[in-house]
Amino acid sequence: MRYVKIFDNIAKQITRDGVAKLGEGYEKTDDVNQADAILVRASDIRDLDFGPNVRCVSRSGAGYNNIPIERCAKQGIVVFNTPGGNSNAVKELVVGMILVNSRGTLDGMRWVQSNADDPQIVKDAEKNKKAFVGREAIGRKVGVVGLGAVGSKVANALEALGLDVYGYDPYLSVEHAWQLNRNVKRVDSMAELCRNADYVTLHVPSKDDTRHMMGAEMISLMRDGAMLINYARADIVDEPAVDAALRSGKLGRFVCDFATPLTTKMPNTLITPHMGACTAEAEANCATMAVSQMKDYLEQGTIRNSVNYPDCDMGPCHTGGRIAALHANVPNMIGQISGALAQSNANIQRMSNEAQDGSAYTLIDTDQPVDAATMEKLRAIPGVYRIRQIVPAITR
Ligand SMILES: NC(=O)c1ccc[n+]([C@@H]2O[C@H](COP(=O)([O-])OP(=O)(O)OC[C@H]3O[C@@H](n4cnc5c(N)ncnc54)[C@H](O)[C@@H]3O)[C@@H](O)[C@H]2O)c1
Ligand SMILES: O=C(O)[C@H](O)COP(=O)(O)O
Repeated sequence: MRYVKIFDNIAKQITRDGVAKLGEGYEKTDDVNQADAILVRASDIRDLDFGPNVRCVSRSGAGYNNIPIERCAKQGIVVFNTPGGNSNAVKELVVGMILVNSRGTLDGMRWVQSNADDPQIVKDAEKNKKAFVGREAIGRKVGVVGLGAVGSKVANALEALGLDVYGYDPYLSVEHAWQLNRNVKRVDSMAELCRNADYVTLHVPSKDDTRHMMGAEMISLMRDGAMLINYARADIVDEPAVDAALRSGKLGRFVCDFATPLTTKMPNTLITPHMGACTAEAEANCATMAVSQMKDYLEQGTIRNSVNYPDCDMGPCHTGGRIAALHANVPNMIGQISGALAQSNANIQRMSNEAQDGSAYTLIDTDQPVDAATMEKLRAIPGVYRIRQIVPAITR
């Protein structure tokens, strides 16, 4: 039996409509020390003591700034996320927000609500509508920051609506480049993207080089009365700078998914409570991906969509043994691992080694199970964070 500690309402997804059920051989546990794996959504587990057994953490969602990925890497815990699983949900909300907020829609709706008891409402509505004149988005310049799963979809959708779309992403992946409409103009700097933009929408992860990337300097380049949209993470914007720009009229509207002590006090601001990914479809997609990645890792050693280890997939094991080693990305690890195996009873049949930044992963199929003494030798190699024998099937 394998045990899974589930944080957040991802639990609902796992039981609802049979979506992403954990399946046979798995049980939920409340005890992290008993858990082989953790499933998490928004809970902040940066300070969690992972205990001795946790082998992986699977985040149902895109952002992973609630998980200590570097500490996990060094403890031999693989962290997964579910890229793309909720990107359509965010795209639909962002595009909707841009269109709705370009018009006097919300003020108009508020007017109707506050005049609900007016017996002359039909006549007065016609008289008052001139106060809610908006603008059309077609032909206007929009800058999309980050052209990943969400940003590329937002850029394409806005292009299809007739906006003049610019994208900035110095680390654009080949996969997302293929998905981008060729009319989306790529620029090399944030300044170029922001200059004379009517809209800027943010779709980057929270990390050192993106934190506060949208501040006074970039806002000053945008067109007067422009709209800023943040459905990425709260700290991508410099909040005091956005507040000041809204108060001076430089920014006409701020739309964001993050209620903070300051955003809730900003004028001309529309805030949703971090609900970009809150659709039944996105929640099911992410839960399904999170569970299947977790199970493939526990059962076969396959790593797919990890954020702290490289991808590695040898499929199911067809030989007598499989071992998996998570280790530092330093010279001579393969030499030491294969050297220890050479002195053992087992013969290597197939092997894959992948490295990414400071972490590396070696998956080895052997003709027969590796004996316990050799496993201990492998475990003792400096730089090996964790090693396990997957085949024959481990009980935990
Ligand atoms: N509001 C929500 O509910 C919601 C939902 C999904 C994602 N998000 C947030 O949006 C972010 C993006 O999601 P995604 O699924 O598109 O992720 P993604 O990883 O597919 O895309 C992120 C993109 O940002 C780019 N990038 C990284 N650093 C950059 C920089 N300094 N400048 C410009 N581009 C940079 C990357 O190259 C990548 O293409 C997530 O990290 C998450 O924080 C929020
Ligand atoms: O990073 C994400 O995927 C989004 O911010 C959604 O987060 P959530 O799963 O906590 O709603």
